[in-house]
Amino acid sequence: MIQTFLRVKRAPHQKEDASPTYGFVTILNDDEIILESPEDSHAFRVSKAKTSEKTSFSKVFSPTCSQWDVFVSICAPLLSKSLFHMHDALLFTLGVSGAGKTYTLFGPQDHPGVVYLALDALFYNIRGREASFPVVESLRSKLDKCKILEGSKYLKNEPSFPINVPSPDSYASLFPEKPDQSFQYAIYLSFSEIYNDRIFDLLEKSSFFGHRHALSLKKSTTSDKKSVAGIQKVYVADPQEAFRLVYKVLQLRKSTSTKSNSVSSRSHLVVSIELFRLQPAKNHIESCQLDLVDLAGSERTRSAETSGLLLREGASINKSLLTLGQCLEALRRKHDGRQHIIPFRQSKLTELLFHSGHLSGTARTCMLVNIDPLGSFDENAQVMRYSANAREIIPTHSSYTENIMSPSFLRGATHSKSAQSSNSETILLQSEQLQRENECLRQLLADADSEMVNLEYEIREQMTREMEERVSQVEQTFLNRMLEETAQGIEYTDQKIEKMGEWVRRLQQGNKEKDECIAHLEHIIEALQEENNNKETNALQDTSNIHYIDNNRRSSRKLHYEDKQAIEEAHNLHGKRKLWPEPTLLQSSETEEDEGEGKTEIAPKKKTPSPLKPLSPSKRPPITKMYSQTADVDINQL
Ligand SMILES: Nc1ncnc2c1ncn2[C@@H]1O[C@H](COP(=O)(O)OP(=O)(O)OP(=O)(O)O)[C@@H](O)[C@H]1O
Repeated sequence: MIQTFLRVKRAPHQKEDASPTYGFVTILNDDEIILESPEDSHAFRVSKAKTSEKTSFSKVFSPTCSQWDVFVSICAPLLSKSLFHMHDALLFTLGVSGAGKTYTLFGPQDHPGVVYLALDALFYNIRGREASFPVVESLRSKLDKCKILEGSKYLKNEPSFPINVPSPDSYASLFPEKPDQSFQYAIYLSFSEIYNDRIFDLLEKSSFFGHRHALSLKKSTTSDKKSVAGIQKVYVADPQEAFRLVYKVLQLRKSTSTKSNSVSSRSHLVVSIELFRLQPAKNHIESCQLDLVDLAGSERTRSAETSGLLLREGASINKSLLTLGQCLEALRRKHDGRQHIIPFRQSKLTELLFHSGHLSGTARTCMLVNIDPLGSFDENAQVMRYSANAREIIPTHSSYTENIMSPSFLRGATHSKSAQSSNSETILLQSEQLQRENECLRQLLADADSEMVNLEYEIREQMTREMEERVSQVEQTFLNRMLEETAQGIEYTDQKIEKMGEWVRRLQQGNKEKDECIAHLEHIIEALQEENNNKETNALQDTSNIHYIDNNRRSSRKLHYEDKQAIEEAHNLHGKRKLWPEPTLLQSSETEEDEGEGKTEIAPKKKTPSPLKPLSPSKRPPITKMYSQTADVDINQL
């Protein structure tokens, strides 16, 4: 039978009172407890009354029990009976998240847990018979080819890890039997982590991006068992080395903070302590293995308040624990004489436990159930039901138990009994058995019903929460995008305004220059007109010199024709803006300088003073050039 133990978690600041009731748990005696459903539990709501379930165990540890008490009752017998007789053994912890599984197996330095105590006890027992690393490796390497590390080298830079271990006297009374002194002994440790249904080596360094290789199970060369292929093993020479290694590995394990537990394990951890027994002179070596498994706690999404990656981890943990429960149930039914397929391949955890020969019956197996009396009743009660399944499993590690539990044996027993007893007695026995079976089935049905309701409720809640999260995410994304677009629009408009301002400034500057130029030209034209008028008046008076007037008119016409051309050119360049009237051609003109053609002798005329002296056409700068200096603003750009 798989031995099942129960440890009731000690509440913080709990007083050592005599009351046997802790939360919803009442400890009846050393091996029995009663769970009473509180009013806020789902079980109470379903049955509309207080329900109580009585469960029995191999031993119940009350909250006042110490780590040493747990070690003495569970692990010490495994060590003395199994390890020193070279039998494999398994101890696994089961319970809801935060119930105290990791505390029991590892514990703090001042209250070390089962793993540290087991290592200390092993070293105590093999003291003086330890095989050195090269000696044990020369023989061990023939058994398997896995990667081996030497503890002293691997832990070179690790600090010491002092823990509060018991005195040697405590071990002396606990292990009166000594291991065979004709052998030398060596201890190797390996650590596998089952995370999201994949097996990893905790000693493997992850890559720069945190990537690790998932390992597979491979059949051992020396036995039918399967082991984790490629897992690294560390030779530890003394207890301190072993403690430092375990402590280092615990830091590498995946854990996080949830509502249920501030340091919640997100993976199942298997600590494998391999003990080698060797006789170098005879070239003989053999080994056995103690696996201490800290299962991650089952958790309800609602109480753990997990989401995203944590939710996925939690689902994977729950799935593997559910498969474990189904395997235990199938094993129990198998031993009842009813054939059942054991679904151990459905999760890596059960595959590892079954293939390593533990649950399939070749190893001694202990299960420690941790319960939190102040936690959720429904969750803890569910774990209790699992453990009840395990209690009824009798591993087939000897031919005797195998025969006892085989259906043929049961049938034979019934026949021989019926031969001796009366028919009515047989019928009575059979009906009693049927009634028990019926009761059991009813219970299972009720459990399944309640679990289904719970699951539906959880799934609905989870879906609602995820939907709300999605909607708020979409809202946030939309809002962010809107804000971004508004900011971009404002920036674009600012740039546009700035550019337009620049254009306006440049345009104003250009207009000013043009106006000045036009004023200058108007001035010249005015001066010329006036001069010509004067000349014409004078010439008309002097009728004797008509020829002279004709010549002057011609030269004046030429001059005005050039000016008009320049002004038209300016007009064409800068649109149809007309700031002055078209210059009219002068009827007659008289130049001051003798540039006109057909120049003749003229009598000196009375000059009209001119405010501005116009330049001769050859000396005047071309007007287009003057305009082009101011006309660098393209009005069409606006
Ligand atoms: N017997 C005990 N005495 C004192 N403290 C305890 C005891 N059991 C548990 N605790 C405390 O309860 C807290 C949760 O315990 P622990 O981490 O061992 O839970 P767990 O079952 O391993 O949870 P998970 O499955 O989430 O990893 C820890 O702070 C631990 O110190």
